[in-house]
Amino acid sequence: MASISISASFFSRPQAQARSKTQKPSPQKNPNPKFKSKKVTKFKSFSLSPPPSPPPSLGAQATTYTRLPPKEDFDFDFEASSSSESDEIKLSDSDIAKITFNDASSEIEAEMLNTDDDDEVNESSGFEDESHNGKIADFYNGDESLDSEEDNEEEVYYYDSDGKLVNLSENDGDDMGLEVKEKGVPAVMRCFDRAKIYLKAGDGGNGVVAFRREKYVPLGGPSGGDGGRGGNVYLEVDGAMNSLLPFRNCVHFRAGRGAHGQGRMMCGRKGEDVVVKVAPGTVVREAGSEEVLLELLHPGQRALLLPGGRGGRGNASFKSGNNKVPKIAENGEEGPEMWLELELKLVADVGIVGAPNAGKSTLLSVISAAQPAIANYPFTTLLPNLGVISFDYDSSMVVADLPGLLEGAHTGFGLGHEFLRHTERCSALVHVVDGSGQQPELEFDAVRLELEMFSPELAQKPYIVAYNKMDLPEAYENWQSFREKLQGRGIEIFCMSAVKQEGTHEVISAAYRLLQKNKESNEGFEGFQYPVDLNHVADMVNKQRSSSISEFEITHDSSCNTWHVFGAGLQRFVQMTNWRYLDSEKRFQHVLEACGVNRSLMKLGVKEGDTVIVGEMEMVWHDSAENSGTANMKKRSTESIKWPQWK
Ligand SMILES: Nc1nc2c(ncn2[C@@H]2O[C@H](COP(=O)(O)OP(=O)(O)OP(=O)(O)O)[C@@H](O)[C@H]2O)c(=O)[nH]1
Ligand SMILES: [Mg+2]
Repeated sequence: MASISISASFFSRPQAQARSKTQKPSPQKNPNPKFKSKKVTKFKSFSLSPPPSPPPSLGAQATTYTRLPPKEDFDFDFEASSSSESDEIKLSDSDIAKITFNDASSEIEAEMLNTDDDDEVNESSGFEDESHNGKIADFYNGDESLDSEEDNEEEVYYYDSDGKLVNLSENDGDDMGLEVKEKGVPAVMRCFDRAKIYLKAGDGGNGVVAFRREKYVPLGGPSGGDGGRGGNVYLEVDGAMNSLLPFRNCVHFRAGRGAHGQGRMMCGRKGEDVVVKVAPGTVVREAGSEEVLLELLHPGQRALLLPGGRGGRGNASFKSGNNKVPKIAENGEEGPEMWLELELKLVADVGIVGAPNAGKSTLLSVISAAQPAIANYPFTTLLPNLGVISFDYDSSMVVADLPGLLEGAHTGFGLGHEFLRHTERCSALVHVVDGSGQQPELEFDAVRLELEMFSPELAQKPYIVAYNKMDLPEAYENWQSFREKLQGRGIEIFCMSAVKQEGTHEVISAAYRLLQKNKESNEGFEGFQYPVDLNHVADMVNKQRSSSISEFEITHDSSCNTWHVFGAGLQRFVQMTNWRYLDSEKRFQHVLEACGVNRSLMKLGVKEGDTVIVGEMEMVWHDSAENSGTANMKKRSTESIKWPQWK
């Protein structure tokens, strides 16, 4: 049995290598899509070989980009790995896996050693791993259930016939050996701003048939109570939420059903309501539809989405002058259900965009009370941060710090669409450029290009450029030429040092002016008005419920002599009819006669023995009352009874 141990290097490009050495090892920053969250946790907890010593000197502390980081940086270089003579491939400085192959039996065993001593790894790698205490470490260690199913899959690697390292768990037998599928960033780096949820309002409780039996009360009469109403489903804006992350684990929401009625005229209890909390700025659509149902912007807003089903009536409700002993009760009405697609769009006036590590979060932190994570590595910001800037008591604006842009973001690579959407709502943009980069102009153009390719509308938003890191000599030197070039293109440009808080006020004042100008020019413009009435979905459901039973359509299937009667009102009527009671059938016949179904069927040529389907009820047509079988579509001896109105 041959067994080899391997380790692999995440970064194959020189730029990436440099970055990996100068920066803290952070599992969530691991850009290799192969190593998903759970695995990384395992990898990092053991070490088979000592980590490489840090590089002698890499100059400036900050890692800067002269252009957008190419997506290859975030791919595993399998060619390089496989061509290596060595049995060992480094996973990263501190993340090493030992994989054992059993050649003889073709069994592949991936041995993920797990030492509990994280500190030992961190010490040996020569880094202080603060990220363990941070937000992202929580994603990894604190709540593993956050990972999607696919993320929880065991990752197994093997060498294919060409000597390439292939992730077995990503290949289902057939395409084994094909190139490993490109994926975006690991699950932890995705924004949780889209969710699909299922909602169901509670069914109504059933009514009951009961009669009052009491000493000294002869002929007490019907006393069956009505069923309780089903619980409603509400959507409510929770100001404390800033993502749709909770919906990752909880997708189904069902309101309680109403309790059944009881004797002594006791009505059933109402079903429990369900309030689904969403983040401010959530746009609600019905699944599969483009039409916006609701836009929930402000904390505290509450929309009644699905009203609970009506409780069925008990026999006390059917008492009338000519039917004093009704032996009939209704079923509770079924609560409506719906799949919804939620999309979170931040409600920000100004968006801060730019390449990773440009200083966007630093800018937000110095101009507002927001405290976004700031660190000297790309993709510190994974979820957009919001900050409120107050100029004086009556003027303020909301600024969003957005995650850094990657090359290919417009095609959805990296965080791509996940966050570019957030900029759609902004009225103006502040484009932060890292002045200490080698070619700030190229970086600027690349980010603009990504924005344009993602959405031309977005690119047309008014923007200003903030040339950052002026405290660094290289930025200071490049400033003049950069300014001239951009001014030559008619772009408004400012320089600042976000860290030293110099020039930031000018930047933000200019953004505010831009915002005001934009607002003025948009005054009078009436764009799409989202429905103000937040309960309009519930109103729609109620309207459908109250549709008349006389509105129906009849289709005929001659191959099997079947007639289908379609109509929302009739369908609801059938669903609420409790067929256990004989009177229910009589009432049903009466309703079919009264609403004209029988007449229409006869007109269309229904014949003895034909099948008639109304809602979920299937019946056989009999031409005369004498021939009546299980169901007769014609009136029988029920003329004398006056049924209470259907509602
Ligand atoms: N010298 C200097 N460093 C700065 C300045 N502004 C930001 N930095 C540093 O640049 C690094 C990145 O800053 P962030 O604010 O996290 O950058 P970001 O654009 O939000 O990065 P991502 O969220 O990863 O896209 C940090 O180490 C900051 O301290 C500045 O004006 N001067
Ligand atoms: Mg940031």
